[in-house]
Amino acid sequence: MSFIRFEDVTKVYTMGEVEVKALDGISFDIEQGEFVTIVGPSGAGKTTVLNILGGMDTCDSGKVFVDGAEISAYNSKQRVAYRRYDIGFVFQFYNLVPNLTALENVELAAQLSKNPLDPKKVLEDVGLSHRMNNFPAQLSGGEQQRVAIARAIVKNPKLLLCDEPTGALDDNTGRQVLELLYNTCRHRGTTVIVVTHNQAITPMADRIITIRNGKVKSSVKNENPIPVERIEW
Ligand SMILES: Nc1ncnc2c1ncn2[C@@H]1O[C@H](COP(=O)(O)OP(=O)(O)OP(=O)(O)O)[C@@H](O)[C@H]1O
Repeated sequence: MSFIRFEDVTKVYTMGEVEVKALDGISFDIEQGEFVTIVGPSGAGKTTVLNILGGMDTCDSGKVFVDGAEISAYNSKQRVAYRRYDIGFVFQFYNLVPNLTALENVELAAQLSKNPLDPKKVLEDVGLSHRMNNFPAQLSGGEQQRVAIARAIVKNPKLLLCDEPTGALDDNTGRQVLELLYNTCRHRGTTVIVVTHNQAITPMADRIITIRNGKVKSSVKNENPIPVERIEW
């Protein structure tokens, strides 16, 4: 069995009388340690896939397996533990706690983890040793995103889930953030999944999953990923 498996997963959102089929029978496999991009147009279902994978949402039918466990069979208490201990999240708009310093933001995540890394060391690893005592508002967008990545990495998660992590950043800063995510994957062996509508990012991935209208259009293994510095968008 693959490290991650989606088996014919469906999800319908109901808003009043209107039903939106966000996922219409999604199946794919991801191997441990892969750097994966999930791409597709707006509304395709990318965030829904990520939310189900991260235990933030549940599916209506189908099965989801992560590291040998069927997470789609978890009750809400199990999902909370899974989310807390096994998953690191990185969002488009960082979601840092504004009245805590960079270091305190990372320490807070470490305190909630079972097997955390050293917060200072992780902030050094993301190139922020000189910014540890700054508050989020005193940091650039790229720096805030690096704090957010440090906060996700410090948990030592099985899976790093990133929703449009470069969406709010300029090209160069975006490239640095992608490089950091890529190095986390390669050096720590963490499975990293990046959701994006930006096709340009896909050549750096080991696997490219394309979603359209709630269905998997293709899932392709890329044998020759291109280094981040050669990516242009
Ligand atoms: N909480 C919700 N309630 C109702 N409909 C929702 C909800 N979340 C998502 N949807 C709908 O489900 C579909 C898939 O949404 P999703 O956010 O997964 O797409 P996406 O591919 O991530 O899009 P984007 O790139 O714009 O973020 C869309 O039609 C969206 O409007």
